[in-house]
Amino acid sequence: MRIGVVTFPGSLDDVDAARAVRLAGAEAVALWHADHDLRGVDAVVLPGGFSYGDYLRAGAIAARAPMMADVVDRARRGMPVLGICNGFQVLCEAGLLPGALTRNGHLHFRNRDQALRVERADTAWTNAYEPGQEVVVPVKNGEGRYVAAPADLDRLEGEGLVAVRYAGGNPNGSLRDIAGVSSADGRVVGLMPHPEHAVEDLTGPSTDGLGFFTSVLTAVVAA
Ligand SMILES: NC(=O)CC[C@H](N)C(=O)O
Repeated sequence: MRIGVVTFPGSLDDVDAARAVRLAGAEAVALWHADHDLRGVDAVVLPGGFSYGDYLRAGAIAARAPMMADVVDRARRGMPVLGICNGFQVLCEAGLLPGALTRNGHLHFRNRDQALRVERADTAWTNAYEPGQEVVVPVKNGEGRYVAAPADLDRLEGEGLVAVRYAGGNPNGSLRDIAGVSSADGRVVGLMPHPEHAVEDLTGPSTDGLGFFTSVLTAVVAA
């Protein structure tokens, strides 16, 4: 299994994402934002960070990188894509996921270990969990407040597209405590928390995040 990790100018967590991919038992393949070559990967992770310095809006410029044209095309044909934090912002800006990430309601950058509840456990990136399972992974962002029109929020809830929800407190004012959403087919998932920072006892608050990366191994095999 080969999982690509895209690096944009300003990406911060691409190396940790690659490490999480390897710990999950897959090969991590470095992908460059300016290329069009997906190098035969089976899935893609868009990592956290500050792509293009968050200018215009976080993820807005990265969403228009040459590599994203290929990621969007393959995602629309079923390739699993996980967007983590800045990667989630890129996915929303690229139109692969609904809604938008806006400035945290309190206008501060928030960095803490965060309890989450896995709401949908049948996506390509969450099937290693049980529905309703609670995990703890770091959250760290300045534009993490998830928003969408009320009708869209109702649709997300009604169609089970809220993948992960904040539990035990909302770090940024996200509407309905939404921490992550899924595409209708469950193949594209974006979340603001950082599971790649919770894959080893030595370096994280837990190993709860590893399941996001092991999940995709079964999703691709099953496809
Ligand atoms: N940790 C991150 O990926 C941060 C994402 C984005 N730069 C923000 O501050 O919201």
